[in-house]
Amino acid sequence: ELLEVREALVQFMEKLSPGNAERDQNWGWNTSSDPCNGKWVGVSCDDAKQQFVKRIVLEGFNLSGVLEASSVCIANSLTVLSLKGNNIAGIVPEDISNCKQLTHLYLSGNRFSGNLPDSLSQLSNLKRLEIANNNFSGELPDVARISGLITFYVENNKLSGGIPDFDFLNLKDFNVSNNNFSGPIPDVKGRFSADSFSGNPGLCGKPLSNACPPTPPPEKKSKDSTNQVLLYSGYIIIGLLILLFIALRLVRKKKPNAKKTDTVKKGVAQDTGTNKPISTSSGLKTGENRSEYSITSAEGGIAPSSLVVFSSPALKGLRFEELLQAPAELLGKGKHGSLYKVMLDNGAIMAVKRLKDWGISSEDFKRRMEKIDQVKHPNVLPPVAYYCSNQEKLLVYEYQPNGSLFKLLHESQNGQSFDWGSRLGVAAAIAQSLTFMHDKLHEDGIAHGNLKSTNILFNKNMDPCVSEYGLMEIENQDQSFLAQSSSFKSDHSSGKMYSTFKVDVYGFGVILLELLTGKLVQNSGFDLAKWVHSVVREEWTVEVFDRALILEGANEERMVNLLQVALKCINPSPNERPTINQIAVMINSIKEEEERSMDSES
Ligand SMILES: Nc1ncnc2c1ncn2[C@@H]1O[C@H](COP(=O)(O)OP(=O)(O)OP(=O)(O)O)[C@@H](O)[C@H]1O
Repeated sequence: ELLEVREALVQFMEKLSPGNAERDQNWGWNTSSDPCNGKWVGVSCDDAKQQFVKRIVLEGFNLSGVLEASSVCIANSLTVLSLKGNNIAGIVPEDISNCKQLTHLYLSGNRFSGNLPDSLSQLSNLKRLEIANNNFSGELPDVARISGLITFYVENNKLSGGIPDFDFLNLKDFNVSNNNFSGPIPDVKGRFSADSFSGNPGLCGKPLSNACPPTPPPEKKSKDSTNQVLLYSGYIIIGLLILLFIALRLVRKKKPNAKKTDTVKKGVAQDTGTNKPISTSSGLKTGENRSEYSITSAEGGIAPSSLVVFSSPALKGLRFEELLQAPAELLGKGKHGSLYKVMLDNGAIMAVKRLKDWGISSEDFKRRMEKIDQVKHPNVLPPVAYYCSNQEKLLVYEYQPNGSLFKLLHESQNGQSFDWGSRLGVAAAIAQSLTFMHDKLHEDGIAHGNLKSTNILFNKNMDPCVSEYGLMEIENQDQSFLAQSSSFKSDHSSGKMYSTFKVDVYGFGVILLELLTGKLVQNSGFDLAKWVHSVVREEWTVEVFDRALILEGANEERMVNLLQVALKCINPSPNERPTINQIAVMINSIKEEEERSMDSES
């Protein structure tokens, strides 16, 4: 390190532990030696060149001075500062924000007091903040804006004010108990229990047992009259809404009839129907729609024409118009279109994807669908029907009631357990099914194209199924991770096809990261792949894993092995990524090892 840094660190230590003779003799902190020579107690440096101070860990050293942030932050590569279990008093100075690279700040178990500095929220790389068991008071700075935060331990202080609306889905450890916090607790998404909040008399709402008062208490003097004003204005608003609703219905009823007859003609004229037409437009009811919430009414005018039904007993004899008019519920509006849950007359429930902006010709689309229909794997959800005209492309799948992998990982209530063995099983099953699909559809160049955890659905046996296979040609999808690769663009014929499959490999790698970390992929500027890279580079590898997996005692070596596979998949250069086949082999061997160790244990 530079002399300037050495001097600053020595100064920091002098303030932390003033006039300590033992320190001067034995701790090695002096300007005449380099902090990276291994002799400075508690200091470690970058692994590559041993040039820059990365970590200062002085836990339980009975340090009784103060924290001089302005000097320690001169070591501007510092990522870890741990001063746990000492006797340090005074405040945490605003200058702490100069430690820009800080990922871990551990100050628990000292005598710190005063307000937390506002500048704390500028430590945007912070992952773990532990300042429990001190005398901190005042309100929290805007720490909720630190998007990569995993740990927030501030229990046993005198902090007050409200609890900020953290990104609770990404936090793994959270404790604000035994402070003076007050007001309603934000939605913790079922991630944390009452223990994390207890001992704050002013807090209310879930997960604590005391509910918050229903409305903010009105001013005392005019309590009754304000209540009445509120009540009457409520009646007036409801009345107005009802009137508006009736007016809208009247207007709507008139429109569809005129529009329908118009589109029927167009549809018949345009659709030459090389495939088996299920019905012609003659069956169309020109009367009222059966449901106000059909696909048609949800998004307006689709030209009725032929619907191609693959082998599905549930859909036998279904006409396109019936599909359009059945009660439908909008499940999601993705980048590539909208998805509806549709309840048919015969009781079957379908998921209908209405594709958006896909510049593929009708012939190509049909050919593609026929090809996909010919390849069947138990872990790939087959389309059961499709509709295609020049204006519209619809795909019909059976509705899967058990939710997606995304839901299971990020939205499951009360920590529904998803253990390591099951995660490994899901990873292996998906890799296996993709290997099969890639192999069978390689010649046609049809990859999945949009692989992500919302497209992995659990069927009624809770087996994972890849859905929406082949719905996206690569050109049409988000190219952010393709852009990095020049080879993708330059090599146009076979190279393009090759890369198309490598895009699935990338998507699969991100799914592996989600399984391992339990974190969201993209979350207000937070990028999972980038984050994992940064943590792994810092050799804090264990920190990336989902805490539920660590608590469960999942085998660390095998988790690291799976992480290595994931990192291979998300290599920025498509050519460096393994094929899905190679990945399936790697995952299977991890899974077999896991099973062997389970067997020997039992
Ligand atoms: N066949 C199905 N059965 C049940 N749920 C489904 C089915 N297909 C998709 N879903 C769920 O419906 C929601 C919306 O799906 P949609 O495909 O519109 O979203 P997306 O995958 O995030 O977006 P996109 O595929 O357009 O990028 C997702 O949560 C998805 O998991």
